[in-house]
Amino acid sequence: MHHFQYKGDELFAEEVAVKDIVAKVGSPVYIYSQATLERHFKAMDSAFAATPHTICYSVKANSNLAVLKTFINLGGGVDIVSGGELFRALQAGVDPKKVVYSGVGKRDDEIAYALETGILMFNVESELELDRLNEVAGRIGKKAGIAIRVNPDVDPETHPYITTGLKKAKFGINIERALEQYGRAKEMANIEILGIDCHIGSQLTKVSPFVDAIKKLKRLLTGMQDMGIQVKYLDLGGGLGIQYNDEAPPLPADYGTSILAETKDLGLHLLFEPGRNLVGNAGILVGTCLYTKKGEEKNFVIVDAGMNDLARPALYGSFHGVAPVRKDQDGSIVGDIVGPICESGDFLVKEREFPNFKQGDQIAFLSAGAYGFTMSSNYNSRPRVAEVMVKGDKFEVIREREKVEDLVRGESIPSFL
Ligand SMILES: Cc1ncc(COP(=O)(O)O)c(C=O)c1O
Ligand SMILES: N[C@@H](CCCC[NH3+])C(=O)O
Repeated sequence: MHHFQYKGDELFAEEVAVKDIVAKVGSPVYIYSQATLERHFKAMDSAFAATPHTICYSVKANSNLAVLKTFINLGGGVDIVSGGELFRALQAGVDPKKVVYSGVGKRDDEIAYALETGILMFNVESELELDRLNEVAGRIGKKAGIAIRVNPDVDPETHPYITTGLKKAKFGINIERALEQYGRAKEMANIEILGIDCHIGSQLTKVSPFVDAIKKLKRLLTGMQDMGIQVKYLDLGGGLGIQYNDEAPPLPADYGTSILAETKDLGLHLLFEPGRNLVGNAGILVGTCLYTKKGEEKNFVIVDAGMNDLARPALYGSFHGVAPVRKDQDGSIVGDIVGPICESGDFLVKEREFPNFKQGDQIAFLSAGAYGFTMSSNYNSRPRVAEVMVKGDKFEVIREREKVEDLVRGESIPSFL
């Protein structure tokens, strides 16, 4: 929790009482702590202080401009997966030379936009993508800097939906095929080979899969050197996990030590693409209890936040801690905390013990800073909620709550109806 702590019975975000934010901005609301964002970035950055490196924050985890700006101010770059994310990062003032572009489905227009912008490199995920890059770059008279995203076939031992570095995954190019693709890239007129990249999965709670992947990449590097291909960058992706419940992921410093031990003699500039590790525990989602209900077999607490606001429990069965904004409940109950959405999968908490919440109680769902707002939707025609940044004793709305009118913006009823 750290910057989300109780003072007496009241939950605070840094120096601001959470209830004061809700009173001003409404419920539900995402609340982020600037101090936590900065602490997490600095922990990751200093873990690699001994070697040239850039922390390219993975925008998908939380793409609010204020979050991006926080990391950019600390010297960070970004990892993007779409033209939209590039636009956001540029709005926030990123140095294009600190942008890496991952993703299996880059479109021509997105490639052209990134080339015009002058990003550092594309992490190439397939043979055909390499051809597209060469072609689009030639058409607009630019050179595309690339790394091949290598799939090292390492099991990150995490949730199957967020495992990316196994042979069966759609991501990257299998390590046995990588040399062949580097060979093709070397012959392409509009491609400049800059690096090697891999990202094996998300929410890793051990260092060993990262180390196993690096060992495989080092063998590939040797093969590339034999072909006369030198690179400058080694992009090791993101994936370092956080504590949601009882996980004990390595600290950034330990992750750094293990990685530096493997990479220190390579003479390469390291790139990292952390997402969750920087923002996950820097944010909470606060909702309000609308109703309590005793089902036939279960207790339900029905809140005004649902799977459209925080999709992770519904999508992955993932755990988010629960904390009353004011601790004045009598005892605890076992049950589900559910949202208003018309889906049985719409739960934020499933079969757990939590305080005996009553109507009107505000409830914080913890560790919601990563893949929270960014995965939210308008399902059930629910406007997306506001986001707030806290810094010391100040807070500001960094994204306004959508209005119902926003929900139909751009829609029209055709004249033939
Ligand atoms: C290519 C790439 N880089 C970085 C990340 C960020 O991952 P994480 O939030 O686990 O650090 C992801 C998501 O897993 C990704 O797909
Ligand atoms: N959305 C996932 C992480 C996806 C990682 C994306 N590469 C989560 O909420 O845990």
